Amino acid sequence: MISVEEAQARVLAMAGPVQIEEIALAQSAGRWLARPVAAKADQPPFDASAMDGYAVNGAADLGARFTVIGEAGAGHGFAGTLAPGQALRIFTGAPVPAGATGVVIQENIARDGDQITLTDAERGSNIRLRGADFPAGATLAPRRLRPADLALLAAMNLPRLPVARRPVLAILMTGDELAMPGETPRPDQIIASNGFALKAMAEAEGAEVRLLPIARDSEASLRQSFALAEGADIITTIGGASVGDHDLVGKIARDLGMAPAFWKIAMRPGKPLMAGRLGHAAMLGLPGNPVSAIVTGHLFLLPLIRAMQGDPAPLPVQAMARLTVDLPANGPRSHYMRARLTAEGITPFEKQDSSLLTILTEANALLLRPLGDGPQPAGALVPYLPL
Ligand SMILES: Nc1nc2c(c(=O)[nH]1)N[C@H]1C(S)=C(S)[C@@H](COP(=O)(O)OP(=O)(O)OC[C@H]3O[C@@H](n4cnc5c(N)ncnc54)[C@H](O)[C@@H]3O)O[C@H]1N2
Ligand code: MOO
Repeated sequence: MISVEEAQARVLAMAGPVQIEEIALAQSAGRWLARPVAAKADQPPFDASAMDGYAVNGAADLGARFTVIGEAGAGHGFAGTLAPGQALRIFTGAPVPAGATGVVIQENIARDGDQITLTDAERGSNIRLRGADFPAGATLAPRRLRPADLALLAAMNLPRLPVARRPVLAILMTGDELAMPGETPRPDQIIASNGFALKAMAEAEGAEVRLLPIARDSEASLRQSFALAEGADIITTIGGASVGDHDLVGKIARDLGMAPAFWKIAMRPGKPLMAGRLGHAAMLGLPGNPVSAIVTGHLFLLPLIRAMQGDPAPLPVQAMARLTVDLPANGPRSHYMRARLTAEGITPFEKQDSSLLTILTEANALLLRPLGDGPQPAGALVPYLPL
């Protein structure tokens, strides 16, 4: 058995170089920008008025008087220059004319024909200087694009963006005991569940997911399913990874040429996890127990999906919380305990069997008990992963 950290390093080593495609700005939310991109122009592109009022040439003191010589609105600049003592009616977003020393808000003005008088001194200039947000050539570094990033890229005048291609993930649930939701299971069958969580988790990280038909516990069925997974960047099998007579996934994958990176990790849930290269694809064989598959999905599959899109820090980020209860010593495997995190601290659920989906849906954190960790008293700071 290898450690979780060692297994994660070997999984990430399968990511390969990021593959880049160019897409429309409007389609790029949630995608990974693949290389730095540069602004085409200054933002704002000109000195702009931040207020509705008057651009003036001269000190904006109480009682100061100016002669209004024209008007500028947003999208309607004024071509002339303000001489000393002159003013321009101006609106928010309009270019400030040459010669202006400041903008006086209209609330502080009394107007009489083309004459204005300040009824209060103006303290600020109310001018947004050209390039104050960003200058031409300013770059945005690779990152997963959030809505605010899209606005920034739009302002940079970049209608198309180089992004990481979405990794294609084929999910293959295996087992004679499985029926699909909506089917009537035989008395010895259960409904396949964990693949639906993994599909949603992978899509939320940017993968394009193909949920393949259930593979049965026969060599022929598994071979057929692996053929259907052809072309995927990642093939994730679920179940059949353990040591039982019908756990054939590893055998078939090896027959098909999988170069195993490892099998079995010192963790629970999720011990019988296998990984390796299968042709062009990275293969992850997850254990069948629903919680085991979902927890190993968080720890191995999602980091791989992130790494394939260029995430420089693809592993889940640990945080610390205070235990609300005493915990006994941990055994020889890292334990990822389903837990509830509240303002009072973190509390693991009493039941931790890896078949219990109800507990997993109540959990909002995985409390991490490191391998060989001693007893921990209530109040101790312990690491956890948010769910
Ligand atoms: N003698 C040993 N037996 C087992 C060991 C071991 O070390 N020695 N490890 C146990 C652990 S830990 C796990 S986890 C499981 C993993 O086994 P497999 O990956 O081979 O999974 P299956 O046997 O196919 O299934 C396990 C369990 O999960 C149910 N299952 C499978 N697929 C799905 C699915 N898509 N949706 C919902 N439920 C699923 C399946 O019916 C089984 O109940 O092995 C232990 N045994
Ligand atoms: O380690 Mo298995 O993955 O409990 O349930």
